[in-house]
Amino acid sequence: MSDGESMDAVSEEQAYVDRAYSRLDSLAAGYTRKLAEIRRQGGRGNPEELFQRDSFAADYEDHLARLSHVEHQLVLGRLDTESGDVGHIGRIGLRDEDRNVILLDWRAPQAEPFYQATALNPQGMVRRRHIQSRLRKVISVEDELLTSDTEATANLNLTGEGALMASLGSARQGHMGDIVATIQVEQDRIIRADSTGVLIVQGGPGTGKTAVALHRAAYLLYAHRNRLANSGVLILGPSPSFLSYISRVLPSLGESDVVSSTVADLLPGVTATGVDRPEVEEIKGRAVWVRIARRAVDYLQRPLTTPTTLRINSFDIELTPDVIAIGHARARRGDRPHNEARQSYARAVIEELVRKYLEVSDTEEQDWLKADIASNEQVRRAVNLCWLPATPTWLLEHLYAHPGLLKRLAPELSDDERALLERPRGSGFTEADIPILDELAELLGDVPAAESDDDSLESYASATLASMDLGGGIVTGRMLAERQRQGGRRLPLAERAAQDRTWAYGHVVVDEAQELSPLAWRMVARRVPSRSLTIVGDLDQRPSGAPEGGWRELLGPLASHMREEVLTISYRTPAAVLEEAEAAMNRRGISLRHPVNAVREVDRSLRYEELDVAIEQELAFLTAEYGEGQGLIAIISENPPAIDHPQIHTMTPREAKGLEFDSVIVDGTIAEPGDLYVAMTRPTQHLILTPGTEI
Ligand SMILES: Nc1ncnc2c1ncn2[C@@H]1O[C@H](COP(=O)(O)OP(=O)(O)OP(=O)(O)O)[C@@H](O)[C@H]1O
Repeated sequence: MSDGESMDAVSEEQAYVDRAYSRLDSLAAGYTRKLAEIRRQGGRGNPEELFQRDSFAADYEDHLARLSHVEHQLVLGRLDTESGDVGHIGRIGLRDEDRNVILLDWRAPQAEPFYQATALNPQGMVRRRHIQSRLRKVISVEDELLTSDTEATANLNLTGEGALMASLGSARQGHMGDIVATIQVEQDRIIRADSTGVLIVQGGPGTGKTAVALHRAAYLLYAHRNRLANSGVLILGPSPSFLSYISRVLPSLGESDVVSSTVADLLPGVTATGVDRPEVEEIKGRAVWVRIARRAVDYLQRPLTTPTTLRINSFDIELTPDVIAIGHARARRGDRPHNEARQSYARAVIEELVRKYLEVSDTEEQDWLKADIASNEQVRRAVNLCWLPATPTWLLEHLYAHPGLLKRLAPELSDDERALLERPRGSGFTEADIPILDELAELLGDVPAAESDDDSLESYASATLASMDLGGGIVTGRMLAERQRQGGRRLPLAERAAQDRTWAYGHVVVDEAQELSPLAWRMVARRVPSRSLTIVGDLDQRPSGAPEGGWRELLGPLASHMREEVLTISYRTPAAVLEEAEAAMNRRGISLRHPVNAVREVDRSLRYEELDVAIEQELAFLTAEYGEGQGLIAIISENPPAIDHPQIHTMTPREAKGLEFDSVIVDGTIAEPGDLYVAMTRPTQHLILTPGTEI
């Protein structure tokens, strides 16, 4: 385009962009008006009317929030078809008062050519135009002709290259931005892929895996709105800081009703307060815990070895091993979790005791007798000793605090490994404990509501355990009680799902998936019975390197549903930095399983400097490049220094996972090769190594 043509195109698009914003404003004004009307009516009316008004108000608020989130770059571009039709693509779909389309939602099937059409496969299009705007002002347009005589831009086949490069070269803000204006062909294919089964997206550093995963979530919410509106989407990330880093992407795509969590926060009611050493983490992540957990629950179901005499209403009644055996057999019928099956067990034992009671007494009245026996303190204690109600947290703490018991229940672990697990009660849980607790929760089930509401269970259990010399009290179904307390309130789906361990999500996205242990994968799989998952990660970024058997080996049972896509172009990391990161891995005897090609060369992107000098130079570079106070520097080190500066973040390689910065300084040698690879590939501009840093 000549300058004149470009100016014409800019003003032409400005007129269109103005029209789209004006419609956005009038929709927002409509919702604001309706909301004000509802609020004016206040608390008048019957409960039904109040509830209805509440729901409408919540809906209007959601709409308003959604409209405000899509304010930035509302219009993404336009497509011109062979037949002369023009369609504009937007962050959301918009229609005017007469239902005429102003903007096509980027996820609509008709918008696909905006991302997929190429000169070789124009899909009926003759031109694609990227529109870049700041606030509501169009600043440039970029046209790509899609006629068969157009040359492909470069060997990487980029679309909207100018807009893409501008976006990649801009200052990092500490929050990930969306890529909806410049999604590339290989990424779009993944975003729109079929929702069924387990889709693995393997991609090296900076290939856009996180971006793609989030855009896919938005796409699926659009394409399967009905199904997912009732079941929800869960996004799993490696750390709270990562979740905060990505938190703005989905709202900017008009979607916010999504649950995001780390594995550590996935079990409602339990908070992981500690972090294990890597060797302990590895032990706790092993699949063998499936068996250990089973045995731990079996340990709560004990046979009675010798008869015991119970004093009931001045009669001595003998509780014999066969009565307990009858109760056990009854409870094991059906495949119910331990705490739920316990009711059948207890009922059967009480029935047997009633029978024995009737033999020695001349009582005819049976109705009260059952209740009488069931509430007898001695009976309760004796009965429960042979089928002890328990919560997952109590049981795991108990296991860790009793080395002899752990040895009996976990013979697969060596003495040294078990010693690493020992700790006293009350030590708190770590992230690696969560999947074990989830495994136990699955086997134990909830403590039935009737009992969890009953304070006496808690005191009873403490007494029972004290009599067994097992230590502290038991936590009753607190989670359940909490949930019940909230029952009266109308909670949004995402909140309801997040609070429910047994919630079945419609789709689950797992990011940095190479990090999950075999046991964590089981925990994830339980949350998505439909097996509709998008799993993104990079095997080369695992601390200890890629496993021999690849993703199949990591995923365990989920692997039977998997298909794999590979992303090969790194958008983030400059070419020289990527080459050096690969060479560093080679020097440590590791050849990358999935090397990538960089789209960008950046001047002086790799240097050695003293830390102080590097900080000074990079701050000056950021100011010159983006303006005062703009851009971010990360100092990545096994022992990160404390530096108080708004543009400087310091962190360990593990904490740096998934994040990116304009400049990265790696300070000091990093032990694990995968961690080094992560650290070196974080910058969009410069990587600086301090002199003592061996790579
Ligand atoms: N099509 C695109 N248009 C604009 N920016 C893009 C595009 N694809 C990726 N990016 C940008 O490249 C950077 C890297 O993306 P992302 O963090 O998703 O990569 P990743 O594969 O998850 O990286 P890593 O595994 O190293 O964490 C981000 O800043 C992202 O916005």
